[in-house]
Amino acid sequence: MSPLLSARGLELRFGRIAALDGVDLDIWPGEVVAIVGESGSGKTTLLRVLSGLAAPDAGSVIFDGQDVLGMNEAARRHLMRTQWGFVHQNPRDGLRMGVSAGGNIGERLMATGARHYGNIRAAAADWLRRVEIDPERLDALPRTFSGGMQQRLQIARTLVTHPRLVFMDEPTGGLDVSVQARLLDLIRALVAELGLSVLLVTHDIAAARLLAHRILVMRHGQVVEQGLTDRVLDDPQHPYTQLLVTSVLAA
Ligand SMILES: Nc1ncnc2c1ncn2[C@@H]1O[C@H](COP(=O)(O)OP(=O)(O)OP(=O)(O)O)[C@@H](O)[C@H]1O
Repeated sequence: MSPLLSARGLELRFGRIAALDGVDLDIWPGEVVAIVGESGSGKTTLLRVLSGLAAPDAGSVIFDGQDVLGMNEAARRHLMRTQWGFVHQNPRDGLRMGVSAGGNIGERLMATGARHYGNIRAAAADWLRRVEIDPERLDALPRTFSGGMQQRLQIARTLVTHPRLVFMDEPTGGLDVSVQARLLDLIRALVAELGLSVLLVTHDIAAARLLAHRILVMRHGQVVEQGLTDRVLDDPQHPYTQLLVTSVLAA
């Protein structure tokens, strides 16, 4: 078996700041990898580079044998539609707010070739149910939904096409703690059920513990520690990881 996504030697500078400073990363099929680290450590930049949204100064990104950085925009968009999913922190960035809930889900199915209206509508209703939204709300606009519901709708829209790799950028950020817990449980169940590979960016250590098989700890654009989730969180080796873990425990 080879990694689904493999990055080597990623570097990206913004003036004097090294947002990525020699990052290597592999994600294996069915693996959930969390990238944790304080604000400004380079997490979002790494996600953007891995998904081809930003070009690094150096390094390579290979997805399933394809060179992501050498791809043209059309090929990258095709990957984004068919093999990848993106869950944004703000559901507004991942949903079309002027389109019904069912339309948001159905649209993505249509982008992968589905044409039969009845089947698309039935699949959309089924996915609303799977993300614990009443299918009666199929024709409602997302802006009539709570923040937690919008995020669950974004997840349904993303997962309906069964992507092989899902990028998640702080998927529970900005939500109430009780809403976060419910959403994390839902993400965990769906990821396991569908056998997804996930790259999760978060500064929520509890979310990383619940969802991730493996954790990478970033600081100043470098991966300072990585390993299986329980090992990294229960027996952190790097002083920075120790600080991260103890500051969470003390909070
Ligand atoms: N477009 C940009 N122009 C200039 N500097 C940038 C740009 N994008 C990121 N940076 C800088 O690169 C560094 C890494 O930023 P990045 O957003 O990747 O961190 P992060 O770990 O995701 O932080 P947060 O958790 O706050 O989102 C920071 O110092 C940031 O200021």
